[in-house]
Amino acid sequence: MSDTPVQKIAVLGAGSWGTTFAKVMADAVTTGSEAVEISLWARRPEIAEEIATRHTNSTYLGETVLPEAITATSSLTEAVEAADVVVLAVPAQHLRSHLGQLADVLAPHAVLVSLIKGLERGTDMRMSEVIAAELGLEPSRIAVVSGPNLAMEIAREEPTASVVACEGEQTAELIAGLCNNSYFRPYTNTDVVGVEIAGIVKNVIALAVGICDGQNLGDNSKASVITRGLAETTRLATVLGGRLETFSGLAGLGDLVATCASPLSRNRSAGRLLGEGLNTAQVTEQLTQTAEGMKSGSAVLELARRNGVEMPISEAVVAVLNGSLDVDTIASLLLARDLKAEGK
Ligand SMILES: NC(=O)C1=CN([C@@H]2O[C@H](COP(=O)(O)OP(=O)(O)OC[C@H]3O[C@@H](n4cnc5c(N)ncnc54)[C@H](O)[C@@H]3O)[C@@H](O)[C@H]2O)C=CC1
Ligand SMILES: O=C(CO)COP(=O)(O)O
Repeated sequence: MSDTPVQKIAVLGAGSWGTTFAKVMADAVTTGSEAVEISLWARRPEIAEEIATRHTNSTYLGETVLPEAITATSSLTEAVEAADVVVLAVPAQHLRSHLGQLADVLAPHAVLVSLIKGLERGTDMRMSEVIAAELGLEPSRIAVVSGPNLAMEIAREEPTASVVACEGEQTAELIAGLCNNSYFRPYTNTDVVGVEIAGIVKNVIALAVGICDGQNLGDNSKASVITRGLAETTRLATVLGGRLETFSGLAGLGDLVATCASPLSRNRSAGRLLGEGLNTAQVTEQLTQTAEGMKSGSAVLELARRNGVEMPISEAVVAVLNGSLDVDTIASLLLARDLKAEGK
């Protein structure tokens, strides 16, 4: 990272979170003395056009008016050229192919920030690992942002907190400074593994809670799934090097509670449809936005198996997703394990 102030930020992905986070940063940086351009890349030219001309992205954010500091383009090269910070908000399974297009245009000092809560299928890699592998960047130039951050609420400027994690503390502080505004409060953390695993697995647990909804199970069942879900997430993360305390924080418990409780969650909504008896193809057809747990679930299980970690709730969800488990039997299976002490 260079010492000169940030002048341009690129955000790749103009879906609900990419657009909202662009607004969060615009509302953070326009209060400072230096003008910062936020260049938002939309895959669909008509969305770039609407953002550029009307300052709205009605497909994802209704009538929310976006700040003037946000420009939009459907050219990835144009968005990334000369950017000091590149924020990634595309679906996890498509990140690698987008990164391939960045290599030639990325500024030599640029910092990459992942907002993505998914694991790559086939490699079981976290997004920070995919970025490092594709672009050859050292960890101090890769940050992740994760927390209880339902995009629609933040677009309405309802206050929330979040975590910016990077192995390099200075980078985490830089990115936190770029998104710190009156309704978005970032905390810094150096536990990238823990923060990423928390965000990835909570989507699978939210699918499980949605399945409970679809099966008309009540709050005791859902609280039990959330609590044991947090336990299995923590087991996986700590085996991979993540820190225990991350899981009582915003990226851990905070995000799990927000997602599992909210009707805005795409993962919980997808889970509800599965619980009502739709199969994966039928649910996918109904979704208009990304529900990362639907794709990341099997990768989470593979990662867990390779590392000798038991994840019974994720296992049940993946069995429903791949059609090997009848959803009507899930109630008995979600929490079914040998009797043991709670802390294990
Ligand atoms: N929406 C939310 O409340 C939050 C989302 N996230 C995470 O942010 C990431 C992005 O999610 P959202 O913006 O919500 O998703 P979304 O479905 O609203 O938007 C995804 C965006 O990626 C674009 N995209 C680019 N290449 C694509 C391709 N090859 N295939 C499909 N879409 C492609 C889409 O056009 C779309 O603009 C996900 O990993 C999600 O888990 C994290 C926190 C909050
Ligand atoms: O990550 C989120 C909230 O923090 C959004 O969850 P969904 O992707 O399930 O909508």
